[in-house]
Amino acid sequence: MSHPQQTAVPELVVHEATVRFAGLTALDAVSFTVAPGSIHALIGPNGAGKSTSFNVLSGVYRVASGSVRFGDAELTSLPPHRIASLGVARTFQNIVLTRGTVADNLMLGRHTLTRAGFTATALRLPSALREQRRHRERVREIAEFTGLGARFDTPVALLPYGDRKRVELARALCMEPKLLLLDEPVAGMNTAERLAMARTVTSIRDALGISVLIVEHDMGMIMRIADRVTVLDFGRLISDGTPEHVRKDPAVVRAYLGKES
Ligand SMILES: Nc1ncnc2c1ncn2[C@@H]1O[C@H](COP(=O)(O)OP(=O)(O)OP(=O)(O)O)[C@@H](O)[C@H]1O
Repeated sequence: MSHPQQTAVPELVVHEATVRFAGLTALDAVSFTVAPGSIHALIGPNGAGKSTSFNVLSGVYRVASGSVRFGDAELTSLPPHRIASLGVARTFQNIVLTRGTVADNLMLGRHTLTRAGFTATALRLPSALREQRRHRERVREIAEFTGLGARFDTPVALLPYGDRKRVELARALCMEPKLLLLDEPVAGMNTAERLAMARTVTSIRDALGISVLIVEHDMGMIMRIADRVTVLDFGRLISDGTPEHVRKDPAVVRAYLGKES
């Protein structure tokens, strides 16, 4: 599967981002750069600031200081829907699916890309129907790509857990993102499901050329698939580099030995 948009994937540059909650510094001047078309992992023990980072990147939390640039755009002052329309899509730790089939849920992911208005679609105007058909074809392609082809018309409520996690991912891909934020994509999965998800994430980078920023506690998976790893602890960046570099970094070993993640 290829990416329909030929526009370049920009760099994501987080510069000295700081987030405070009533006396607690959840992110303390954190800086890192996600290179275009790379798999970049954000790891760290519980409470390190990983979810806070995702919430900053997707516009849910505001920084007290610092900046987040995605190409020419400064994201820190934008609301979530504007950030999404710039090509930043996210999945959630806990599955957020509606009722309906896999196809229905994936079509929701096309929402930001749908040009035909509600009235045109409701009136079944030919242009609106053509656009619907095009979206449905692309959505089917994404379902095949993410291993959900055979489940396309299955109600999500009937899917096993691993497939529901895939629907989350596929729905984010339906937004045709340039940067995909994956929040714990293999949490709760069995070994076979984890391996399959790792292959899917790698193929997203390789086939679509988009950037993937991934928060995940499964260290084995991260070390296998990430091009670069940023490690947070108590809101501070303690290491940043290749998987081999951070694995051997004494600061990382200390952070993980100190507590159970
Ligand atoms: N909305 C909030 N209000 C107050 N404190 C918050 C809020 N969100 C996060 N925090 C605090 O900020 C710190 C960082 O939390 P965060 O959820 O980002 O960590 P995490 O690395 O994602 O942890 P986990 O691996 O457990 O999900 C924690 O001390 C947390 O309690």
